Amino acid sequence: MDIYAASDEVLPVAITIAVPTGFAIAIPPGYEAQLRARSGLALRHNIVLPNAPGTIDSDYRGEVKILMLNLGSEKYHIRRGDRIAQMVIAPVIQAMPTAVKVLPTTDRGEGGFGSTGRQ
Ligand SMILES: O=c1ccn([C@H]2C[C@H](O)[C@@H](COP(=O)(O)OP(=O)(O)OP(=O)(O)O)O2)c(=O)[nH]1
Repeated sequence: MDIYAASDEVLPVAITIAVPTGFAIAIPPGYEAQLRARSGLALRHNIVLPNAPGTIDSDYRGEVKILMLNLGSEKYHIRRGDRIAQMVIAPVIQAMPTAVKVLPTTDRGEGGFGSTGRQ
């Protein structure tokens, strides 16, 4: 769902600003809200959410704020009512890791960071 700015804000270059949204939310236990950037802001204005996806915990009762970072070369003006992010409600799996001495083997093994698909 779309998230809107609750006030006018200026995003200086290369500084993260917490932009107010004017709302709080009570998310049921076992779920969280994830805040994501808008592709249009990223593509046209180099505005990103540095912590994306921002997490709204189910026990959080404060105002939801959108952390926004201007990676462009000029300050960017947000107007009250602008769509600045999008929010998704997602289930949270409570995992309980078990310590082992050896992991099960796989074809990949310890390869990562671009190790697959090479000619
Ligand atoms: O983009 C964000 C990220 C977080 N929050 C709020 C809701 C969230 O539940 C709370 C804490 O966020 P997070 O767990 O990511 O922060 P932390 O740095 O781990 O701090 P804390 O110790 O408060 O959990 O701050 C926002 O409003 N916007």
